[in-house]
Amino acid sequence: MHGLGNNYIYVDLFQYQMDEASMPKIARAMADVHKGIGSDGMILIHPSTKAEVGMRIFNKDGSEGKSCGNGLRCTAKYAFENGIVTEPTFQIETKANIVEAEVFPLEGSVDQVTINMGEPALQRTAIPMLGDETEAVIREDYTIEGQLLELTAVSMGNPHAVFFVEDIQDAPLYDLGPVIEKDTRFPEGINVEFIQVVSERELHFRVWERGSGVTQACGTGACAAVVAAALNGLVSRGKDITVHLSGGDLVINWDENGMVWMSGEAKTIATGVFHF
Ligand SMILES: N[C@@H](CCC[C@H](N)C(=O)O)C(=O)O
Repeated sequence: MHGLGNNYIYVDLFQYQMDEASMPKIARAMADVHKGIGSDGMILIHPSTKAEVGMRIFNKDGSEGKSCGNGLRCTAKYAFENGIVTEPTFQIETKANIVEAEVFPLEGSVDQVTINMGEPALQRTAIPMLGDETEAVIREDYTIEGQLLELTAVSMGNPHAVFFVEDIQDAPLYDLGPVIEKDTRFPEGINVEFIQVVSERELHFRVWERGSGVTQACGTGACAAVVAAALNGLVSRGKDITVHLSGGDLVINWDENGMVWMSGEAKTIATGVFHF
């Protein structure tokens, strides 16, 4: 399935089993475009004792992430269409938190999903990012490869480094993305987003994802971008903000109660058997 071109191979662990030790290897094999299927990684949809459904995400390099916005919308679609849940609102457990999903079925099939992603974490230690201060990292001077940038850091259950640029076309995605991802100031690595503010209600977005590189979209990244833009006074809380990603649009709203809402598409590409 994919959400705005952020594509994962989903494995239904309500039906099948996969041993823990093989998960990173299988994720890498599936993601391989030449000898596998080709994807941004693998997502496991599994039974949970805390929610109706559980979700785990493995990046292209086999590393495990704690959350995935596009993956959550696709997991919600799959769970509803396959009878794992029967109500249109339900909870999904991730390694980061438990989120609320709402699907909008049309004759049994789901194209649009809204997720309440919960509250962002802003403290430096929650990102995590090294440094003495415990406060939020908002427009902090950040030097990398001799370039001085301004960093806003947001955790949406997974870590995001957000940088505002004048023109999204000139964002140093391929030059700085991989270097920032592995910067030792981020002990768990980081997802890197470049954002151009179009207006108070619209952002352009490009991402270098931890463990996967450039992808067409990142749901948690789009949430982090809107939170970062609000923290910098560039957009308002409680308003729908349209984020234009390479693969399409998401609507994100950081509400007055602190919750981040994400709405967008979820699509099936194919179903089948993977030979490993
Ligand atoms: N594409 C995702 C995020 C996937 C995990 C991320 N690369 C990480 O390691 O934190 C999304 O849609 O949020």
